[in-house]
This record gives sequence, structure tokens and C-alpha cells, in this order.
Amino acid sequence: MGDEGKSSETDSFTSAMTLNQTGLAQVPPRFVLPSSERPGRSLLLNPSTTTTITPLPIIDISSLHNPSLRPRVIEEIRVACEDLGFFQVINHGIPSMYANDAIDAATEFFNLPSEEKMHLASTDVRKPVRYGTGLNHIEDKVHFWRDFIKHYCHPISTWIHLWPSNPSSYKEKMGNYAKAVQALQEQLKEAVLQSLGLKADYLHEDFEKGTQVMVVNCYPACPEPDLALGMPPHSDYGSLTILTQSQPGFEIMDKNNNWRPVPVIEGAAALLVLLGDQMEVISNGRYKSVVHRATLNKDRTRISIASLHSLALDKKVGPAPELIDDEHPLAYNEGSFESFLDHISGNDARNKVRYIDMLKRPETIKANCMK
Ligand SMILES: O=C(O)CCC(=O)C(=O)O
Ligand SMILES: [Fe+2]
Repeated sequence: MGDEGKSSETDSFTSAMTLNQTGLAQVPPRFVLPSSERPGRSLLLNPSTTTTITPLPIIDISSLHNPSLRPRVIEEIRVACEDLGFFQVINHGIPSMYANDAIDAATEFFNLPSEEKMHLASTDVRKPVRYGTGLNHIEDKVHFWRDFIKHYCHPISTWIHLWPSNPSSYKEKMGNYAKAVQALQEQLKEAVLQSLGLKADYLHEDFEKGTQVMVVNCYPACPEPDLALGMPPHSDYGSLTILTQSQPGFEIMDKNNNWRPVPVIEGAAALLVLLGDQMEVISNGRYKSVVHRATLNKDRTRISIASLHSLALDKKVGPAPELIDDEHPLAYNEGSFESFLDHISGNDARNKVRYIDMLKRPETIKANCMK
């Protein structure tokens, strides 16, 4: 790497955009991952693969409102959830302007001088607004190539005054997108529950008391994208995540442990839908939360906005009783995300322990291994 002489220079970076503008030729050593964790093994990028690549599901959900066509859409959702825990939706009713405006507001925010953003900096995962960057020492030990801001949304009226007030349009643009995504999530959650054979209003009151957190990520262009990651592999803890990305970089892991890049579909305004750990538990393991990661681009900064929807932090989530039977014995213990937070230390981004792993019943893990 030839980085020794650079360390004082790279240590002085305090923001993703600052790093971007310096035109570094090499990745500073603290971002370089051990070779086994580097990203260069995506299925589409690996010519030696013999697996047949099936396209990732894109579901047109305009017919969800049509009683006679709804079952067909629900069936498509069931297949995608069983296979990948992931799908993209089109014709979802959210004008593309909303996502574009939110991405523009995020870009303006991340372009601000770092001193301004640092007012919101924190490593406390329970903070309602939290700015962090892998490019300085907020997240010590392991550094990932991103800046991010996380903020609570649900209900927006309670939290929005805490969101950034610079750029001045941030609250309005991010707020419009957040509200639209919350409404979409409601429809998708009902469809996913129905696809499991549950009632659309299963745990309705608990979901009403749940949370929506927007995670707004900025991944600056990276001179050596094969050596680092923007976000390490993880699954989201909630029920559903809805994600939009300005550039390619998002990847999911399929059943064969292959990384599958999710391209940006030009003109389609597709939104990405990810099943989280809580949905895996509710489904008693029929569906699995999707493991995903963010890779980096050499020339372009990438923004992604992940809207994480979950049951309340203190809600003990367990499998739906309707989904436990002789063929599908109880596979998870009940447990709240709050109790998980009490058990892990430090920042989620560098913690390899997953919430779902805390909930899996040991005898089920053993039984699955023996299959
Ligand atoms: O940036 C991405 O595409 C992934 C973001 C993500 O997984 C998250 O914020 O939880
Ligand atoms: Fe995620």
C-alpha cells in the first residue's frame, strides 16, 4: 500500500466529501479489509461461476389494490420472500421526484463542511438523530467507507425538528419521501403477512407502535473499490426495509451464498424491499432476512436511503402461533431488539453478531444442520 507516509494526512480527513475532493490514489490502510472480506466475489463479476443466474424479482404492485388480481401479486411476493427475502417493486405509486429530491437533499447535506455535520455526531445507537462517518474516528477499530445520518421518523411530527436544518430543504424533501415510504411499507407489510397465510392486520397495534428509521448513506468514490466496503454484510433487524440508491453498489446474498449486485433500473423508479430479522421470526423461519452489503464505485459518490421499519424496540417478537406445527416446530425464542442492544457493545456496523442469531433456538439450528 505504501501508506506509512500518508497516515497523518489521511488521519486528518473528517468528511467523506473532503476525502473525495483530495483525489487520493490509494485507500488509507484503516479501510483495507482482510482479503477474505473484500468485495470482489459478486456472482455477475465472477466468470468462473457455473451457476445459472436467475434475474432478481421485480414485482409490479399496481394490482395490489385490485381484489381479483391481488392474489397473483401476493404469490409473486411469496416466491421472492422464500427464495431471497428480497424483491424490487415498480408501479408503487411514489412519484420518482420524491426519491430524487431526498437524494438531492442528502447530497447537499453530505457536501457541507464537516464541522457543521459534527454537531449531530454520536455513536449512541439509541440517539434519535445520529451522524457518523467511517472516515474519521467516530467508529473506532473498523472503518467502512461511508458517511451516514440516521434519524427517527415515526411519527414524523415528533422527530422532524431534530433533523438537519441545513440544507434548508432537507426536512421537507426527506420528510415527503419518508411519509410516502411509510405508507408503501404498510401495504407491503400486509401483503407479506398475507403471503404467509396470516391476516393482513396481524400484530396491527404493535406495528402501529413501531418505528421508522431513515438511514441516509453516502459512499464517496473510492480509488481502490476492490479493497474496501461501504457497509459490511448484515441483515436489518426490523420487519421490512425499503431502499433507494442513486448508483449501483447494493448487493444481496442468495441461497447459494453468492453475492448478487442489484442494478439501478433506469427510468423505472424501482424501490428495493428487504425482509428483516423480525419478519424472519414472525414467519417461524419460512422466510429469511436478507444479508446485504454496500460496495464502492471508483468514480462516483453513491447515496442510498434505507427506510427501516420495525416493531417497537421493547416489543418481544416471536413466531406467529399459526405458523408453528409439527412440520415447522418453534424455531425462535421471543426477544426484543432492546434486549439485543443491551448484549452487544459498540456500533452495529462493526458488530458481526446478528439479532436473529440471538433468537434462533439451538435445537432448531442443530436440526437444520443435519438436514
Ligand atoms: O447502502 C446500501 O445500499 C445499504 C444500506 C444498508 O444496508 C443499511 O443502511 O442498512
Ligand atoms: Fe441494511
